[in-house]
Amino acid sequence: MANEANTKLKPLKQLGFRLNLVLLSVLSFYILTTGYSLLTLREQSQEFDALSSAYFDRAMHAAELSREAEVIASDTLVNMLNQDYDERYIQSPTIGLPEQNKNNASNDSFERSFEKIRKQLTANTPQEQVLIEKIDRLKKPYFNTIRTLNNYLIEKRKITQAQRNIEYHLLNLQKEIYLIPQIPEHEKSLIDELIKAINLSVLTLHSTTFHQLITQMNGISAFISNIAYQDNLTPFERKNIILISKLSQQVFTTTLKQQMQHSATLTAVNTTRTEAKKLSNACYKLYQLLKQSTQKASSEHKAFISKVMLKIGLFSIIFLLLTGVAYWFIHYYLIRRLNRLNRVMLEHVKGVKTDVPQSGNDEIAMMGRAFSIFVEATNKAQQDSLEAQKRTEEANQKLTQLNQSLKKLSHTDELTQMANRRHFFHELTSMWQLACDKQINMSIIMLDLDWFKSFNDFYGHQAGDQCLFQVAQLILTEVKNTQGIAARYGGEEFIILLPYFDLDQAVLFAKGLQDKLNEEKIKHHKSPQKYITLSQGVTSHMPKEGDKFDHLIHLADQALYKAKNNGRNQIVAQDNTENVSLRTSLS
Ligand SMILES: Nc1nc2c(ncn2[C@@H]2O[C@H](COP(=O)(O)OP(=O)(O)OP(=O)(O)O)[C@@H](O)[C@H]2O)c(=O)[nH]1
Repeated sequence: MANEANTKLKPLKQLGFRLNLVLLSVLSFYILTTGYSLLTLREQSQEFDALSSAYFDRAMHAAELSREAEVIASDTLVNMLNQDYDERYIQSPTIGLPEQNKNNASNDSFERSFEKIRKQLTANTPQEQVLIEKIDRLKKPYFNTIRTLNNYLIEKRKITQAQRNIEYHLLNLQKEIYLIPQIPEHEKSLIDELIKAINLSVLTLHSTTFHQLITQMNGISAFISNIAYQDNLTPFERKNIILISKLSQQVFTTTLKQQMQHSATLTAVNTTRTEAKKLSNACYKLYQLLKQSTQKASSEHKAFISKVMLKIGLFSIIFLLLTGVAYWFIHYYLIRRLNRLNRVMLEHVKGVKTDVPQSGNDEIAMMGRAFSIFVEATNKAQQDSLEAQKRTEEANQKLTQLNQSLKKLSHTDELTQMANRRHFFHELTSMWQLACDKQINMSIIMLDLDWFKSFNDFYGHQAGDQCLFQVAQLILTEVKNTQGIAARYGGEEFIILLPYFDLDQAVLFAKGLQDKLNEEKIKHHKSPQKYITLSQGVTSHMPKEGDKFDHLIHLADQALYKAKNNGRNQIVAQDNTENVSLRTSLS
């Protein structure tokens, strides 16, 4: 049970499971760390995007400044062109002066808009500081020129307004002249001259060059002179001539003023354009600088992110590869081999002799070798134990045999190989008790070789021994078929116990024995019969409880004694009353 408990480990206690758990923990920690790194990188990237956006905004503000400078200049020019358009195509004298306020308001709005964007720009580098200072330096003259230009445009508009008033008066005068009902024939040429002078004055108002102005003014003067020096002028005509003359003077001064103002305005426009270009260039340079630093920072950040991502990717691949190699190594070199060693150990425990893995020089190989030595020692011990067991069994067997032979020896007479006297009495004791219990006849025959001393003397002691053995074998052969026992009683004397034999049967048995001996014809030169003979004392008794077998032996001994005394070679039977009932002589 204990072995089974040890062999069936719970998953949590298995080394492989634990190692997998450790590797899984390492892998999870790595994933968490990498995830956290990527998250941090993403946050940094987002922060940088915000920063980059701020940079970009600054660049855009710089661009806006540049654009604003250009737009303001353009708008100013548009204003001027609009004004020219009004002057050329809108002849209404009702266009008034509120335009001045409109232009100033527009100018202030431009400046405010520019300043608003400018304030959003702060310098982060000395280079940027230089450019921003330059912008600040340039913006003042720029807006001053804008203001000057606006003032010129306002002034020009005023002059234009004056020109339109003059033109209006001239055209009214022309209308009045055309409305004169009946012009006398001699005055028609005069009226024509007046009309021409008026038309030329109106035309002069639109002259664009000084030369054109002078030429046209000379023409007007010529017309007026032609009319003024005529004698027959009516008061109406004189009044109109004076009026035309006055208006033509106004035409000259106003148009001259207009041309000069126009020239100043053009100069101001050029100055504005120049200042606008300077400011715009400075703003554009700042824009390019900011854009470059934004792009540079952005590309550097992107490169940094890519580099970090690449490093994380490479690190991840290397880490995963190393983890895989570590897993394989642990599994192949540790778990697999430990499992195999464990399996082999279990098989050995179950008695299956499989080869113990011992290859390598590491701890597991040493464990394998140690286990192999242990297995060899165990096998040797088992073998020794088996051999010892075998030897013990053999020794036991021998001991048993020895005991048996000792027992046999202790029971057997060495010379005759028949039961000895001690064994005979042991057997007699148990048989006697049985005979007492079951009322069985017990007969005893005591036998003694006749004239044996003289046999020894004549044939030698060795021959005497041989003779004793021969007679003993004969007795044993005869007793074998009975349930009795024969023993050497001492010297040349034997005793036979015959259970179930009554006296007659015992005598008969003794007679048969005597016959067999006679048939043997063992020579005895010193015996009267010339052969070995036996004297036998036979007795029999059915014992009762309390009877002793000693008495029966004593009776048999008495009977034998009597047989000897009666001449030997005979059987004497005697019952337990000690009366001799039979004597048999076989001489
Ligand atoms: N060879 C041999 N002789 C034995 C042995 N035991 C006893 N004897 C001899 O047996 C003889 C017995 O002699 P005795 O008692 O005088 O008897 P006997 O000569 O047979 O005369 P009876 O018995 O009267 O006829 C002795 O000489 C013993 O030495 C034995 O084991 N071997």
